[in-house]
Amino acid sequence: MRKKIVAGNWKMNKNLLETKELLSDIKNKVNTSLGAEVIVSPTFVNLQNAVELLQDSDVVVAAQNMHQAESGAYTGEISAEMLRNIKVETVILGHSERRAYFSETDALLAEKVTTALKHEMTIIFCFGEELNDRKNNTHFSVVEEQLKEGLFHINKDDWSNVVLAYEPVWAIGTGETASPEQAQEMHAFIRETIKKTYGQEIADEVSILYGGSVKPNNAKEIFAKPDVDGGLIGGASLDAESFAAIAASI
Ligand SMILES: O=C[C@H](O)COP(=O)(O)O
Repeated sequence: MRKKIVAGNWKMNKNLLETKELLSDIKNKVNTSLGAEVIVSPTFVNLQNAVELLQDSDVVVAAQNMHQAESGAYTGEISAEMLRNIKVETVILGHSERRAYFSETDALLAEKVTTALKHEMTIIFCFGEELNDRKNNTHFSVVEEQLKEGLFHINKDDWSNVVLAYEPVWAIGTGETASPEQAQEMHAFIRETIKKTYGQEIADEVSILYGGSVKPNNAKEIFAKPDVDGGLIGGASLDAESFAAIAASI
């Protein structure tokens, strides 16, 4: 079901004490009754603490990644079953930092998507073009390929467990945001691409988040666009007041 979502991707930030402090601040400051689902995504080692600290709140806890295999000799990795076991039922897949620094390909992401769905997890599937793609005017085809290769093997029914996050790489952590018009243009294209393969209803029902330097001073304008259903927030999600202000902009 299409819904408004504000998700914080904490990346490799916040130790245990800082995680507890930030979660407590978020519980106090972020209003979860304003119409947006609120998601936080601390590091793996702090997920269980986050689940426990947030058990009496509506804030959802997500993992930032998972391995595609069920279990086995994959030193340093975390499985879907392990996440489910600690009551983490949402996972971010395909973030551009995973693609760039950990060589995650569309084919690998397709496997992760399959495994996550098998474990009935909700996926926040990230994708987006690089600056050169936009300069060369290939951003639409790049985004289309990422979507099709990583995600379009799923069934119609699976879409109820998928949230999309369009994150132009050139806007991540740079302070440079896609204009609301650029975000809307791409989100509409994404919906149209989904419609061509899966039909109007699924295209209309999927939530599409925008990510890339969303801050309290620009969130409202971006979220006001009809095909933007919220945001995946990096830097600004590490401060409860900023995150609360962004959540209130929905
Ligand atoms: O996952 C979040 C995105 O990478 C956006 O990060 P940012 O808000 O720091 O630009």
